[in-house]
Amino acid sequence: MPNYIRDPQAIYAESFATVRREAKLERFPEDVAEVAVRLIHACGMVDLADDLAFSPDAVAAGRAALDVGAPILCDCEMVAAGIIRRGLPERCDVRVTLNDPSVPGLAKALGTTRSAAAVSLWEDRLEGAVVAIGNAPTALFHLLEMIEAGGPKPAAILGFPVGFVGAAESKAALEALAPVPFLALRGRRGGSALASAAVNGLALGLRGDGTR
Ligand SMILES: C/C1=C2N=C(/C=C3N=C(/C(C)=C4\N[C@@](C)([C@@H]5N=C1[C@](C)(CCC(=O)O)[C@H]5CC(=O)O)[C@@](C)(CC(=O)O)[C@@H]4CCC(=O)O)[C@@](C)(CC(=O)O)[C@@H]\3CCC(=O)O)C(C)(C)[C@@H]/2CCC(=O)O
Repeated sequence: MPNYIRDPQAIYAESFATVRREAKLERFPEDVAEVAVRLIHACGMVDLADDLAFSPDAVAAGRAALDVGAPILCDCEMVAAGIIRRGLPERCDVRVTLNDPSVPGLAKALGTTRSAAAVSLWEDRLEGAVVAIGNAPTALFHLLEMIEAGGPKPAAILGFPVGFVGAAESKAALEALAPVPFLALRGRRGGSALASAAVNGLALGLRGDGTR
């Protein structure tokens, strides 16, 4: 067996240092660079930095929201599962409405996916929240529609839908409309692990897994 690193903090440190060495991070403000490092760390693709769209105040806005205990609204359970809870301020609630019993009926009535219908249930918690979308393009499209229609506005949107149908388009719409501070990965790439990593980047910066 090769000799391998066993200390978790040393693994994080080595990994983050490698990303810093290999990725092109110069165009980012330092706080956005921290989140970019965590995103690359989560997927192993240093060229992800080239496709990261952001508003300069996205990380500051997301962190300020978490500091006052804003809820984190996720499009699916996989995103919520990847969030390091011990890294969050105590009052931050991580919420997924996808499996609410009303969602299948609502999706049928609205003629859309369950993911998009689930976003309709965010209405009363959306103002000032942090939104993390890692799977469903239709969830991001529907969120933008709700905001455009004059609905409540989250503090920040972390846009990482993945795939071949609507992913690139939904993130392009987020970037074009920019109704609130946002981070988004242009193109087809994305995924739940990246959305979780973005939240962890807001909450922890580069403090590993939050254990002290
Ligand atoms: C069209 C959908 C896509 N799903 C993708 C990738 C993955 N999805 C997984 C799982 C387990 C779930 N996906 C659903 C959200 C489900 N996926 C869809 C929908 C049909 C529509 C979403 C959309 O287009 O906006 C969606 C169902 C819906 O009605 O909204 C999920 C709810 C399905 C289910 O439970 O039956 C479920 C969410 C589970 C959770 O709560 O966490 C995968 C794990 C599937 C797999 O690979 O086996 C995977 C995870 C990817 C990730 O990193 O998140 C795509 C690629 C996003 C695809 C949309 C685009 C495309 O090109 O087809």
